[in-house]
Amino acid sequence: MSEQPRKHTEVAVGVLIRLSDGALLLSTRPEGKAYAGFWEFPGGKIEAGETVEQALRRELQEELGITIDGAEVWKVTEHDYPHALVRLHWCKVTAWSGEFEMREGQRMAWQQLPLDVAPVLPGAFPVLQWLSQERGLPFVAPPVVAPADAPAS
Ligand SMILES: Nc1nc2c([nH]c(=O)n2[C@@H]2O[C@H](COP(=O)(O)OP(=O)(O)OP(=O)(O)O)[C@@H](O)[C@H]2O)c(=O)[nH]1
Repeated sequence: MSEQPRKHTEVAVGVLIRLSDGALLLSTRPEGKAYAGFWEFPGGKIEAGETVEQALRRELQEELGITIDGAEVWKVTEHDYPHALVRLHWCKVTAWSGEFEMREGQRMAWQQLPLDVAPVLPGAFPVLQWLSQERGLPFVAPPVVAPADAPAS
């Protein structure tokens, strides 16, 4: 019998850009999730009936305690992980309100390119490449790390 095609998990992801210096916000994946401890752009799964913008606003409120003003999809990418086939809807976000609060025990870091945090979720590599291109910087691919090799925090 042939295998059923895998269903995509739709994900809204925010590339938060600090206007004063262009820094990008990365945060770590909380314990208990696949790739715990890996650095990622904040976001999460889109729930039934939500737009990308609604999902991103909800996720960033839940995870970071901030409220974004708006979000438009900039790029859409896919990544096939052992745990899920994800479709990532990337939004650049430059305006938000509220104070950052790591509500899931994550760490956060404002980063310039190339990043100096590691390991990074492989699903984020294409976006790091586009962001580097936009800034006229050479793309330095982060090292590929298996989840089991990741630090615990
Ligand atoms: N937020 C985020 N997710 C990413 C990035 N790159 C990437 O491949 N993903 C993948 O997108 C999926 C996001 O799902 P998630 O588990 O973080 O979402 P969630 O917070 O809604 O999870 P939950 O419903 O299990 O609590 C994961 O499979 C993750 O590996 C990224 O840069 N940011």
